[in-house]
Formats: sequence, structure tokens, C-alpha cells
Amino acid sequence: MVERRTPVKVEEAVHKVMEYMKHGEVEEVLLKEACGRYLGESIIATHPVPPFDRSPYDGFAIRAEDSKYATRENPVSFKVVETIGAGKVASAPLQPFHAVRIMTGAQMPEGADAVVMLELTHSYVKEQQTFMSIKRSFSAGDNISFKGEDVQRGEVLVEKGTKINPGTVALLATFGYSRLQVVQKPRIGVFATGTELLSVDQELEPGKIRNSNAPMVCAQIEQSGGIAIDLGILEDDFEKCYGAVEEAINSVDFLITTGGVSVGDFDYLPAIYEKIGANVLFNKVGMRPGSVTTVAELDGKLLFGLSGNPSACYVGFELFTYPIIKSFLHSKNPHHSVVKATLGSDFLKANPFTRFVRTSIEYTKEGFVVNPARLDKSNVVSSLAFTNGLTILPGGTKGFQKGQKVDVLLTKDMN
Ligand SMILES: Nc1nc2c(c(=O)[nH]1)N[C@H]1C(S)=C(S)[C@@H](COP(=O)(O)OP(=O)(O)OC[C@H]3O[C@@H](n4cnc5c(N)ncnc54)[C@H](O)[C@@H]3O)O[C@H]1N2
Ligand code: MOO
Ligand SMILES: [Mg+2]
Repeated sequence: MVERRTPVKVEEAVHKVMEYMKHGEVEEVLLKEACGRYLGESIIATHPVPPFDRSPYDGFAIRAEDSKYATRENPVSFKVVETIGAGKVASAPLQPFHAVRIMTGAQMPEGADAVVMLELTHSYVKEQQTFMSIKRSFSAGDNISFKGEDVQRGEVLVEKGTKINPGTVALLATFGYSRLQVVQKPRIGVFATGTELLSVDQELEPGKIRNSNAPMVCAQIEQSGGIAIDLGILEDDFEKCYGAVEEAINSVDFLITTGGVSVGDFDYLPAIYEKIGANVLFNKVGMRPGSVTTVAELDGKLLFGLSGNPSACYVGFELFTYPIIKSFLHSKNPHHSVVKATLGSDFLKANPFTRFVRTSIEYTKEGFVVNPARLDKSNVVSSLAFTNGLTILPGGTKGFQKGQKVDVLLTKDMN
């Protein structure tokens, strides 16, 4: 008898998977290896930034009150007592009508409370002593980059679970993190199943196609922050598939298979889940493509049975595996962002189920505009190269017209 499957709603399916999400352990890396990883500890300011009052300009440090009566007609002169570059400190507190020649980044001398830019001063030498004069007054605090104005001590700057970008690296360096805790990447095994599959380097033969799913899924894993372990191709043979799956489970954090999850005579994944005693969370989702996506759990470990059809495989990964990887990395927002966009062309196919249309999304003067990427069929591969978003067209509709507002899941990593 043909097996009847009960479809679950997409949200429910995502929810069921997320119940089994696990946070990864942390490990130590060198700062130079940290970009792109996820923080395993929050960055807390251990000191103020800047750590001292400093000059933002090349010029002269003065006591503002000494400049009080300076005008164009009556310039005020200062004796230049020393010169400090960045990294040096003044040798003595500043005396009245003395000035310190100071460079950008140098610590303010004690007693000085304003900086005059070099361009506003006139320097001259009298009896072998250098002086400088100014033609306007300054107030206390003028042109000072104050201690702590950038960051206060104790501030929690970046939270655990945030992806490290070059700016984060700058902050880590500022606070002396030459080594830091990052979240371990999840190790995800990928099997492609199908007797029709050739490896990428093989010549085509009658009835055969090259395996494009595993390389694609491995790239999706790496892009999401995981480690992809390509476990190769399995022919549609129950015993071989069962043995390979059972063995692989213990060496990975999650296992992905592509293909073999539908109701065909050689679709063995449902029987494999049953034989290993896995708990199938769902085997049919009310969506297109990817309706046959199956997710099972064995002792808390998730097994993703993605569809063999390339577009369905891609969508299944982005909806169900991506947030699990992000959660493993401690991300606070594990799901792809959703934005509102305008349909750039008609999409007239009727929709019994929620459709995730592989989409090219562009940012224009009018906001986001989306267009389906090439042919919209579950078994096509060409649209995927032009996909940077999935337009969500709710089920139970007769189609959508150009100009209508739609929700789009951004599959580009925005974190
Ligand atoms: N009677 C029914 N037939 C099908 C149903 C159904 O509900 N009733 N569902 C259809 C839908 S929807 C999909 S999606 C597919 C899913 O099939 P499987 O996940 O079982 O995948 P396979 O049968 O193994 O392969 C499907 C298709 O994809 C190609 N494929 C497989 N692996 C790869 C790979 N690694 N790289 C590139 N292409 C791959 C394979 O050659 C097939 O053409 O089932 C429908 N049928
Ligand atoms: O599961 Mo199939 O991809 O709906 O088309
Ligand atoms: Mg099949």
C-alpha cells in the first residue's frame, strides 16, 4: 500500500527541529584566526578607550584660560617648552603661558585643557626660544579626545554568539585579546544518495548525472559557519546505505543525506530511520519545493533527510539546517532575516502550499525588488546560482502580480 504522509506547516516543522538545537562548546584561537568565527565569550571593556585624554590634532596644548584675551589685533604668545609625539608624555605639568607642541594621539600634558590646531598658530623664535601665538580664545575642553569617550570601562561591547568581523577584531585587539574563546564549528556529514550519481570528475554516461547536491550543501554548510564532511555518494542499496549512515552518525554533530526520502522503490531513507530507531519529526512539509524534506532525531542528534531535487535540497537546508548551525554557534538570531520586497514580475502559478521561490533580490531606490531566478521547478539547478533570497508566497492563493508586496527570506548571510 502506498504510504500516506501528513504534511506539517513550515513553521511547525522549523519549531520541531529547533527543539533539538544544541549549543557548541568553546575553544581557544589566536586573534588572527578569529575573523568569521563566533564569539565564545562576550567582549567586556577592561579599560576606557581612549585610556587617557589625548590630542586629536597636531598642534599645541595650552591652558585655555591663558587664551582668554587673544584677538586678531592682540595675539597672545606662549613659550613652547617641549615637543611630544604620540607615545610620549610631557615631562612636567604645564605652566601659565607655556605651550607644549603636541602630535595627534599624544597624551595631554597635566594642566593643559585645550589643543590649538597647528594651522591656527604662528611660530617664531626670539633669543633662541621658540614661541607661538594665537589670535582667538579657546575654551577648556576644546579639541581634546577624552578618556573613555569611545568606550567606558566595564561596558559589554559584543555579546557571545556574535560573528566576528574585522571591526570586532579591532575591538579584541584594543583590549588585548591575543587569544580568545570562539564557538567550535559543528561537524556536519553529507551523504549524497542515488545510483544515478557520478562524482564531479566523471564523464556523463547514459542515465547518470553528476552529484551537484553534496558540493552545494557542503558550500552551504561552510558559508553558515560549519565544517562540511563530504562522506561521498551512496548507491540506492538499503544495506549499504543503512551501514554507512549508522557508522557516520557517531563521528559528526549532524548528518545530512540528500535524496531517497520520497516514496520511490529505491528511496531508502524512511526505512533506514526506522531500522536505526530514529524518531522522525516529520516527513512531509506543506511547502514547495522541499515537501519531502524529512528530519529525524536519534539520541538528540539531528538527521536531515534533504530532498534529492536540487532546488528542494537547497531550500530544505536554508529552512531547517541553517538555523541549527547558527544556534550551535550561539547566535541570538539563528534564522535568516525576512524583508519586505516588491515583486518585479508576475508569479501566476497557483499555490496550494507555501512556496519558497528562488529569487534574485536587488536593492533599488524604491526598496527591495525581487524576481524569480530562472525556472521555478523543484528539480532545476540553474536557478540556484542566481538565488540570494527565497520569496515566501503563502499557500491557498491563485498567484501573485507584479508590484505586490511579498516577504523574502535573505539567504545571504547578513549576520
Ligand atoms: N509518487 C510521488 N513521487 C514523488 C513525490 C511524491 O510525493 N509522490 N515527491 C516528488 C518530490 S516533490 C520530490 S522533491 C522528489 C524527492 O525525491 P527524493 O528526495 O526521494 O530524491 P531522489 O528520488 O533520490 O531524487 C530526486 C531527483 O533528484 C536528483 N538527485 C538526487 N540526488 C542528486 C544529487 N546529489 N545531485 C543532483 N541531483 C540529484 C535525482 O536524480 C532525481 O532526479 O520526489 C518526487 N517524486
Ligand atoms: O519536495 Mo518537492 O521539492 O516539493 O518538489
Ligand atoms: Mg525519490
